[in-house]
Amino acid sequence: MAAVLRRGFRLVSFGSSQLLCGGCKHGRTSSLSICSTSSRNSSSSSSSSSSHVKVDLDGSTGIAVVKFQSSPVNSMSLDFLTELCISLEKLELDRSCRGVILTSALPKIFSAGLDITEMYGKNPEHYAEFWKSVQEIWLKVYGYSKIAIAAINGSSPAGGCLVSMACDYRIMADDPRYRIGLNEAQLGIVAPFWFKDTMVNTVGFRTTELSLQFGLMYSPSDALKIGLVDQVVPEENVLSTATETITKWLAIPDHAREISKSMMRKPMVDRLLASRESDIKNFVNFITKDSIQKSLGFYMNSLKQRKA
Ligand SMILES: CCC/C=C/C(=O)SCCNC(=O)CCNC(=O)[C@H](O)C(C)(C)COP(=O)([O-])OP(=O)([O-])OC[C@H]1O[C@@H](n2cnc3c(N)ncnc32)[C@H](O)[C@@H]1OP(=O)([O-])[O-]
Repeated sequence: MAAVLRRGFRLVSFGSSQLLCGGCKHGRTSSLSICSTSSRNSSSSSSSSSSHVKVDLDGSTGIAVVKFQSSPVNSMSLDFLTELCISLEKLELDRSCRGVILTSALPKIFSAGLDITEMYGKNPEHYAEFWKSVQEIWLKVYGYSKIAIAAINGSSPAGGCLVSMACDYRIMADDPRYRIGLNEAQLGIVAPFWFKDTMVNTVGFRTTELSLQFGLMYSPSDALKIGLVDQVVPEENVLSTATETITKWLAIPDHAREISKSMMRKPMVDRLLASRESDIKNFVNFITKDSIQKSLGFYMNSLKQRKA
């Protein structure tokens, strides 16, 4: 929907030739090899895989399952974000796809959030490029013209929670070891306004205020209580429940659902679009501070020590 939103409410269909000049503009497309394992047309199913993302589109239902497969924890590196954005954009342009389910191919982890190594010990140009790709994935998922359901089959901190919240509906696996939330404060970093607004729009102001200040992470049952996820089901049923759920959404005429979604989400999309450059500058200024770099270094060490 980012494309639709940027053009107001005009509903347009695109040719695939526009793919690389569409929403994913951070200029890294040429370095990627996304290999299609079968050709795609409106009636057949297809599968494609890149190093971080696998896509299975069922042409008979119009449902695409997009699986994160970036070992060990699906952390969102620049390459991961770029591949995910391109995959989603391709599906958005594909008339045989009507909805996507985002899930993980790895056990126990939906996504560990942004790849901390992309924000640590690099130069300002790199941070700017990385942040642009984070903006891009949010714009793509939050403004997606098709239905997007998160099938959260593992922990989902920070950026993983953001991508889940940007979907239309969230189903989480009922495992008390899993956690979801915006835990940035725990790392000594601050979620930007569009992370905050996405959470406010999902769970309300007061819960967001507490969540952000404490960097709270919620168990699936607590996430359900505050409305951070919409359903909690046994892990083995997460994908089937997501498929049943998306089928209900598919019963609504596409144009009515899409315009309704746009009506709700366009103001937030526009707000980031209008301030992308200043948001990147803020991020770079913030992340290059010695104190912030120290916090991130400390946090990364603590992750490694916890493992050892
Ligand atoms: C303004 C900015 C906004 C920021 C937004 C964000 O998203 S900030 C992000 C906020 N995200 C978080 O705070 C999540 C931090 N992560 C965790 O809490 C846990 O890793 C887990 C629960 C995701 C998985 O637990 P588990 O026991 O299954 O796995 P494990 O713990 O053993 O890790 C395996 C390996 O992966 C490594 N690695 C892990 N995460 C990241 C990462 N994000 N990045 C890079 N690397 C990461 C970890 O160091 C280890 O490396 P090693 O030693 O093999 O070289």
